[in-house]
Amino acid sequence: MRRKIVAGNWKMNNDLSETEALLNDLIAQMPSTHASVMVAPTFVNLFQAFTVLKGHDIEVIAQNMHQEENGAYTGEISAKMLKSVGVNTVILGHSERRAYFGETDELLVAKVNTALANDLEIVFCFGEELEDRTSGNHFSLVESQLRNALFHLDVADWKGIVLAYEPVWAIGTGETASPEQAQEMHAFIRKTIADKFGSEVGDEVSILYGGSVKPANAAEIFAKEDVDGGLIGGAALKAADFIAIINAI
Ligand SMILES: O=C(CO)COP(=O)(O)O
Repeated sequence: MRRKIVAGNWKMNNDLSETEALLNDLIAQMPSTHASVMVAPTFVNLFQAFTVLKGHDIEVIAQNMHQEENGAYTGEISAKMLKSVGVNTVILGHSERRAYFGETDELLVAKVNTALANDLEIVFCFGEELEDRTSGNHFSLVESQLRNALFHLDVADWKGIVLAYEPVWAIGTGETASPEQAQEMHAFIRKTIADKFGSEVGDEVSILYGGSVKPANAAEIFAKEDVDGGLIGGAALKAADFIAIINAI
């Protein structure tokens, strides 16, 4: 059985007291669920997030990581630093990192390798821009993102990888892929992975959808066969919305 996951990517939101307040609200309202629930606060609040969530079934994950093990990289955060505060999972390849911080497929190969070498699990994000979809190029673009960043891996590496399909045109725009569009792409992604790494990897890999998921649309998206959960941005910043999305899985 593939793991179901609902993950909140808080992006550059919530200072320390807001982080504590949102986590305490989540604790207070947390339903019992078969899904793994994750939250990704900003780096500076990771340590405190673990403290607040101690004993609760919400995993704290990181939004990014530098590809080098250590060294003269002012302002950067290493895999080992994340591990040292308790992080076991890191988001890599988010479209905002690609668009605003110049992250390329080539750089992501290095980040993926460093994360796996440090026993970090990865939520690997990818997805097409609007112009790729309107020109009918979305499948080949997504295939190339997977091929360029992940096809060098071994079958065994896939135990530590979750995929997150996030069409760029649906992120923070209020525009959501229809459940049918999500299913069509997720099935394509699963087949792409199965063709390269075998059907066992294809069957087992969790594929999350991200892009304007909210309480009103989560259930119909999550109901699709190849959608194993969501990576939630804006709606993860309000406890009631995030809880409603967890309840939709
Ligand atoms: O980028 C996202 C999650 O990583 C999605 O963001 P929104 O849910 O705000 O569209």
